[in-house]
Amino acid sequence: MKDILDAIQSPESTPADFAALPLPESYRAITVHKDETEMFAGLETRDKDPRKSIHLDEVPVPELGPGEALVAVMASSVNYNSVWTSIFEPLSTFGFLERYGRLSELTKRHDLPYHIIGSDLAGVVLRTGPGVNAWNPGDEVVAHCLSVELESSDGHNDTMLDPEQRIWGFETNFGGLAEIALVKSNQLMPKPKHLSWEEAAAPGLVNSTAYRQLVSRNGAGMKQGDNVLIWGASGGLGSYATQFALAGGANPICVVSSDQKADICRSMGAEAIIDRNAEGYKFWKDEQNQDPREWKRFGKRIRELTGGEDVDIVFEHPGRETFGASVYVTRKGGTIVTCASTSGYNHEYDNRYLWMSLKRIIGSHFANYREAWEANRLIAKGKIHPTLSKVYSLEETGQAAYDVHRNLHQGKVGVLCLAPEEGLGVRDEEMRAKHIDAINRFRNI
Ligand SMILES: C/C=C/C(=O)SCCNC(=O)CCNC(=O)[C@H](O)C(C)(C)COP(=O)(O)OP(=O)(O)OC[C@H]1O[C@@H](n2cnc3c(N)ncnc32)[C@H](O)[C@@H]1OP(=O)(O)O
Ligand SMILES: NC(=O)C1=CN([C@@H]2O[C@H](COP(=O)(O)OP(=O)(O)OC[C@H]3O[C@@H](n4cnc5c(N)ncnc54)[C@H](OP(=O)(O)O)[C@@H]3O)[C@@H](O)[C@H]2O)C=CC1
Repeated sequence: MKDILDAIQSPESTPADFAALPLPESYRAITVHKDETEMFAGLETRDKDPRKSIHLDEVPVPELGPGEALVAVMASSVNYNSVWTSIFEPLSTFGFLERYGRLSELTKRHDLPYHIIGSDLAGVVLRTGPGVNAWNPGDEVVAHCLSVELESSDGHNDTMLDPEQRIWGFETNFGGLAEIALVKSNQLMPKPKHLSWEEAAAPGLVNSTAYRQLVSRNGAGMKQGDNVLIWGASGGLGSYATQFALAGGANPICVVSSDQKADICRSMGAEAIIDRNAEGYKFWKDEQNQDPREWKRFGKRIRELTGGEDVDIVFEHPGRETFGASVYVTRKGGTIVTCASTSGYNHEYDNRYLWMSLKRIIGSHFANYREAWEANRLIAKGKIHPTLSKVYSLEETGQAAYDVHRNLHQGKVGVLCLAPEEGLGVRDEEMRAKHIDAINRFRNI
């Protein structure tokens, strides 16, 4: 592994040098264990502690198949899907690996008693499998997390519709929270040159998801002037949704839960901000019943902030706790676009407000290669910036996932894998200097 790191850090290394590097037999990886899937049985979701289920193991390097690449991972980031894996909710991800393993001889590799998690990476290609022409050893890359087989016609308009569509490092093995990762070569994208490894690894999953959900025609298709209600506006998804809204000439109405988070949204350029904690919204009277008066109070607050207008788009992901309010406050003909249900997946809303006001609910999930590419291109051009706050070592990944699970973090949390320290990997200092304040906006808060 030392030779690999030396090659990555030497400006003299050539593609041939990388191709000639021997692969190690094993590497360090963040895992959860199949024989521990019941360890949190009977506990409340919030009491399930990722620090107990997440391990750092030495694992063998997987065999490289056609269309695939092995990547030396310099840095990764924590996504909420790794939190779900680590608390074995809503399902154990070993079920996904078993199902994938049944597909073919090659996919059997994924069905193991350990799951290497992580759905983001920035690093360097070490080896490519047969049939890979677009990428070579030595290429500095980021990887998006869409894994597709594309053997069915269903996925050929929009790869997210492939029946064998999976999220790498969640529904497949050999993820990014590790020193080496196995990806399909059509997950690879150029690493933005003005960013360090950990900055480049931070946006991937959430930036691509927010792009499809809010901007793409496959999502809400946001346009100039739209009022966009963004839940968790300084969180993983929300910090990119807020930037897309501002960069696209829309008006974000940012919902957050503290003064500090409100300040972060202001520093991104948002003006309309609702502190859900300070304003004390209680959309649920009890476990079963919502309080429409609270929906109305929330809607009035939005109208105060917009000069009397309702929202064209709601960027939804909290789910059960907020969905009734989200449907209510959307304007006639508006769109609620949802990609998650953090607080519960059985949503309830008053359907009269949907059909009588001709609103639409759109389901959105990650992004196809093109959407992920467009989202990454905006990062590479300095139009959208990483929202990296804190960076942990690989050993500390359990703590990093705990922070995200307990909503103690801001924006994105990074993890150094092979990178020995923060700040390495920048190839375009001039461009970096232009955007340095925006790049550092979320750091150490
Ligand atoms: C990028 C980051 C993203 C995120 O962070 S997202 C957040 C994290 N993700 C999640 O929380 C999602 C976790 N996944 C799940 O909870 C489950 O994954 C799903 C609920 C999405 C699906 O569950 P399943 O058990 O895989 O699907 P089924 O459809 O309930 O059961 C499969 C069996 O049901 C059959 N079936 C499907 N549709 C129908 C139908 N319309 N009528 C009759 N049968 C149906 C299938 O064929 C199959 O059958 P057979 O088991 O025999 O293969
Ligand atoms: N389908 C897909 O492709 C994707 C789905 N996801 C899913 O989206 C969800 C959010 O992910 P991500 O943004 O990375 O997570 P983060 O935890 O980084 O951000 C979510 C933010 O939502 C807000 N929030 C959390 N719970 C509630 C609640 N009950 N009511 C209102 N606001 C709440 C919090 O902000 P505050 O406290 O400031 O209000 C929090 O910071 C997860 O469930 C994740 O699995 C994520 C990426 C892709």
